[in-house]
Amino acid sequence: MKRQDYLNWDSYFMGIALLSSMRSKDPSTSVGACIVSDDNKILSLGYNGMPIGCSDDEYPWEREGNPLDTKYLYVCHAELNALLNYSGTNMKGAKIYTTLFPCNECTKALIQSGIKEVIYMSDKYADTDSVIASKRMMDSAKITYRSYQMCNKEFTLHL
Ligand SMILES: O=c1ccn([C@H]2C[C@H](O)[C@@H](COP(=O)(O)O)O2)c(=O)[nH]1
Ligand SMILES: [Zn+2]
Repeated sequence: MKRQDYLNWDSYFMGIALLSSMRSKDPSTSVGACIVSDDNKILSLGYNGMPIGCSDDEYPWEREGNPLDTKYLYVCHAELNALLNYSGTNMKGAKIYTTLFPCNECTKALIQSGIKEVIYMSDKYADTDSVIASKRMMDSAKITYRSYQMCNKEFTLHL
């Protein structure tokens, strides 16, 4: 008889998004993203990090201060990295598993790339204008979003 406690698809892909987030150098919020085709093939992965050529050690990771001395003007978001890391030609109908609800900028890129579903783990910035705008755009673009429902396997996430 086959094993009964195998990972379901959602836990498998969110687990890979979580593992990807562990590559991030961001000391406060590590984000990972996994883009999956409608037939459950992994298309691409990403995490939040500095752009290629911009050293993790030289660019700032601060959250506050002069904007030029904070991470926000430089860091490339996990979802955008996952889109940019894709080497294929067709993302239409794909879904994205992400450990953090996408910001408005990532959402624009997801819409334009043909992503149709967002499965997220944390929505800790739900009250921000950015995430409110993301949901408005997803609703208009008919992208569905749903919260990942944890299975009984153990995941450790520092959000
Ligand atoms: O859609 C998103 C939104 C944010 N991120 C990244 C960008 C930053 O590295 C962190 C957020 O840092 P805070 O200290 O929590 O403000 O998350 C992302 O990858 N995708
Ligand atoms: Zn973003």
